Amino acid sequence: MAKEKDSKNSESKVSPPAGGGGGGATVTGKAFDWKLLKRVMHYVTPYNRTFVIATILTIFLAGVALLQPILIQITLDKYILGNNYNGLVFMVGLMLAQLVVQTIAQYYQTYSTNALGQSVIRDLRKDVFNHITSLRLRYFDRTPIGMLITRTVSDLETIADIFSEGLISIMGDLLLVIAVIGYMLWQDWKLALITLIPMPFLFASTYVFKEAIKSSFQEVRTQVAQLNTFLAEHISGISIIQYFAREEQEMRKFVDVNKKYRDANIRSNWYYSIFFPVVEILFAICIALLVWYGCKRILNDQQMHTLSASPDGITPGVITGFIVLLNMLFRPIRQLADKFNTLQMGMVGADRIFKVLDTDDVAPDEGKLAPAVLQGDIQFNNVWFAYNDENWVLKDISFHVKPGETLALVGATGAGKSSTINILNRFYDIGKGDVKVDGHDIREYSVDYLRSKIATVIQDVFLFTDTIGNNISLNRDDITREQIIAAAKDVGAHDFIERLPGGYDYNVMERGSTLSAGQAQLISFIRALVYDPAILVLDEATSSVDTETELLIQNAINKLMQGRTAIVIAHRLSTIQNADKIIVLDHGEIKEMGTHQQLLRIEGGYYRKLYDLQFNSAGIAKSI
Ligand SMILES: Nc1ncnc2c1ncn2[C@@H]1O[C@H](COP(=O)(O)OP(=O)(O)OP(=O)(O)O)[C@@H](O)[C@H]1O
Repeated sequence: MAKEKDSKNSESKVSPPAGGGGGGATVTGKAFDWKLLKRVMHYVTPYNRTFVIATILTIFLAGVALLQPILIQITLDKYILGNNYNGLVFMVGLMLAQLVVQTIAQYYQTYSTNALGQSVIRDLRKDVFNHITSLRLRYFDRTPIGMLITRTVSDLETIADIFSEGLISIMGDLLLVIAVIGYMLWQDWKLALITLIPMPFLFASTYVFKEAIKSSFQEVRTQVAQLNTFLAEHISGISIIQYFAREEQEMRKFVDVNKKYRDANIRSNWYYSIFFPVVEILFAICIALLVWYGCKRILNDQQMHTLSASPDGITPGVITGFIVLLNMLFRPIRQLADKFNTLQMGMVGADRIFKVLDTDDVAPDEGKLAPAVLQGDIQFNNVWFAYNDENWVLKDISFHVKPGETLALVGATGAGKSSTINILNRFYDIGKGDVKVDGHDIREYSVDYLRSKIATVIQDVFLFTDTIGNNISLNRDDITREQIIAAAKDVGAHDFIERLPGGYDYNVMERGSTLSAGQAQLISFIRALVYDPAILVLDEATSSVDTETELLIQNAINKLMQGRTAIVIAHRLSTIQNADKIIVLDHGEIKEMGTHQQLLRIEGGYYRKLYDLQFNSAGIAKSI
């Protein structure tokens, strides 16, 4: 019975870690990295009570389990062989009580270890998310999003397993193994030693199995990651596959990825299909040794004494008790390999999570300046900027935009236009020179303050899966629905929003896929307007929209710029013509600066060429 239950348990463990979500945890490294464990345990502190209860229950369970063979042995020797019916009924009652207590304790132990693991990873996940959102953009330039999602979901799950299936469980299993062996030796050390002759082989094969399954788990996780990545990419890019009728070719690739995943799983299960029979054989040998030696001793005893006259000798009850004890011994040992791997994977997961938490790529925010009013005077003085080392992307840039003025940045792709606006926001810090707002270096301002005064509207509008209202206010409580409606009316988007089912409560689907590009643009303008910034940074969209929307967008931009300092990466002729100053950037350098008319007059100049290249007579921007 115990064995049956055991093999079921093991079966559930056979299945290698599924899911994984890309870049699963590798199972290299030490199972016991005390420093790491100490750090994980720090997160247990708020749940010390649960941890203590789970530990006590685990020790208690090992003790209660040991009662079973003792009770069986007494029942057999004293009451069955002693022909005592009342005593037998009493013992059966005791055994039932033991089972009930064990079941209840098991329930609470499983519940508390799982609750503990989940609580720990909830707190860790909160810290990881909080930390990720404070990291600088340059961290995300180098880190794939899928990797960060894996960290916050599947790597964290492996940490929960440290508690539910690893640490406490291993402790319980080891305790049980020690208690069982100890009890067997205490009962009859000779019988115990002979019965346990195969144990070294069991430990050795468990070790070999643990090592083999470790690498196969790793392979399975790698293949899960490949499968997830393939699926995620192909589902997001489904339109490209269909536009170009690549379904069949992609299917062939999928068959290959799918096959690799299947093969990896079969390989890992293959180890189990070898290991389990080996354990069964060793178990059978133990039983055989027990029966052979035990019965031999009983027969010898019988020749010398009667059974009752040899109370210290081996009895049928001892042999039956030993069979139950052997079962109790083999069950945890069989699972130990899995549990060590679970623990090891949890440790690797923890290591990866702490590496993210230890990333100190956060924008330094020593500035305290936060004046009530910001005029919006912007000065770049001999600014040099590089994303990496000294590969200068901006070279010696100087300009001055007075409050309320509009600066248009133009230039070919890669000229450094976006980089210019990114350093104003302090998404990246400059290498040389200084950037001043209202006469103060931008580093003197608190980052939050600075960003709250600069509204940035980028080309690639990002909308969250939320209502239109929340997408505009970004859940800022102090922005009322009235303000949102007023801003929407200002930019001329109120009517179209009202026409949506639910109006401002219309739920935008993933990344705004249910809205047109023009509508999404208008929403991002309202977002900027309700934040009432002193400075507007705008990367004009190059995507073409219908004439009516174009007009709406143009009016919205004019409205946004009113009374504000604006830096615009300009693609629209109207924006450029009305700008107070135009800067032509080329390979990170200012080539020309002036008004539209001034720059047009430079014969053979960059602006003149760009103008001729980019704009047709209708004055609508063409993408570069
Ligand atoms: N995050 C980044 N990490 C490293 N290099 C970058 C990064 N972003 C841009 N660059 C490089 O900096 C240079 C300037 O890029 P930037 O995006 O500022 O140009 P741009 O004028 O805005 O171009 P576009 O009109 O295509 O948006 C380019 O050579 C680009 O490859």
